[in-house]
Amino acid sequence: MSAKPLPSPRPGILSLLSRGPLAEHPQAEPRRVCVIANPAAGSLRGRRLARALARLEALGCRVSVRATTRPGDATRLAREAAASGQIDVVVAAGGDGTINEVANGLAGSGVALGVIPLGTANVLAIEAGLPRNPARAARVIATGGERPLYLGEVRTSAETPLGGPRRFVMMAGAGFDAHVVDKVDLGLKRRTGGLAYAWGALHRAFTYTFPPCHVEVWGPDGTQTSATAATVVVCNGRHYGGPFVAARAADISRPTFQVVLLPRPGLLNVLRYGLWLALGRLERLPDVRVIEATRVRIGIQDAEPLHADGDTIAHMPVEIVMAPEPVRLIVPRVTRP
Ligand SMILES: Nc1ncnc2c1ncn2[C@@H]1O[C@H](COP(=O)(O)OP(=O)(O)OP(=O)(O)O)[C@@H](O)[C@H]1O
Repeated sequence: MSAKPLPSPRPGILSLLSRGPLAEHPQAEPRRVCVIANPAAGSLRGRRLARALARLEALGCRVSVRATTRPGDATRLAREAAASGQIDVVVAAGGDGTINEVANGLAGSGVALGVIPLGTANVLAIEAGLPRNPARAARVIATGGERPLYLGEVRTSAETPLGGPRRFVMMAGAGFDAHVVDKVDLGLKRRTGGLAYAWGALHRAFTYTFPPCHVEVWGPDGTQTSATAATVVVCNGRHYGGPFVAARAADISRPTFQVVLLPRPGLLNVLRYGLWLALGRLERLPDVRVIEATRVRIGIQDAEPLHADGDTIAHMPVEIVMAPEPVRLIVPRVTRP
């Protein structure tokens, strides 16, 4: 998680969030839902959140709301909600960073995870086919089915800011990728969304030379592969940075990763990889390797960052494995003909 302060939340949202538990509706076995809202998330607006909360209540859910006050808060709030024994679904209202923190708080609890996508990129929402419209997202939370969401688990020699191993939902990245995330201008991200990353990538490609990542990858059958790369992305899901598909074979409901290795550094290669990613053809480039894995070890120079779901969460060296138990992700029900 980035230690950098984010721009202040917009006024008005906190007053909406601080009103505590909402009115309860007596219904047969209503879902008991705790919504954890990040007022600093990219597209969280009081109006949009209020629409989702009203729809949850209208659908008979018993809803309570908690607002985060700083990075890391969503993990604590999710852990408390799960431990209370009074909650069936904890909902992350925010972007992928908020989902990451909530999923970290829920891991191993058996309490389900819901999502109201109110972030900038909303990669998990795209991956799992969750509606971006807040009222429709609320309907999924109230009436949806579920699928397993396996989490990656990052092990380092140092304590992570949240204590214990830190888990990730969609991806973890090292090398060039992690530097871009680490140095992204959060004010620019608030104003321009994903363009802040594109700008950051160009800027970093011009101005910095990176030490290569030394990677060891263990496949599901125990096969070990060693490689060196400028960028390593450990994909738990298919999508990367929004709607772009980085690893077609990745599946959040399977306990394996697809490790994408981009070997070459430099501006021209950043442009080449970026273009092919945008075209959905990154894996077709002859120098790009994609390896299925259950365990990954990455070493660069000490203190090089690792990002997970868009926030810097640890520094090298790291080992990445699958967390033992999946989280129960609430998703739209599949209607069969
Ligand atoms: N009250 C708060 N004030 C400042 N930062 C917060 C607060 N609560 C959470 N955060 C941090 O805000 C960061 C960004 O949140 P999040 O990722 O949900 O939104 P986003 O960046 O707009 O969306 P996405 O990741 O989908 O692009 C997270 O790293 C989280 O730790």
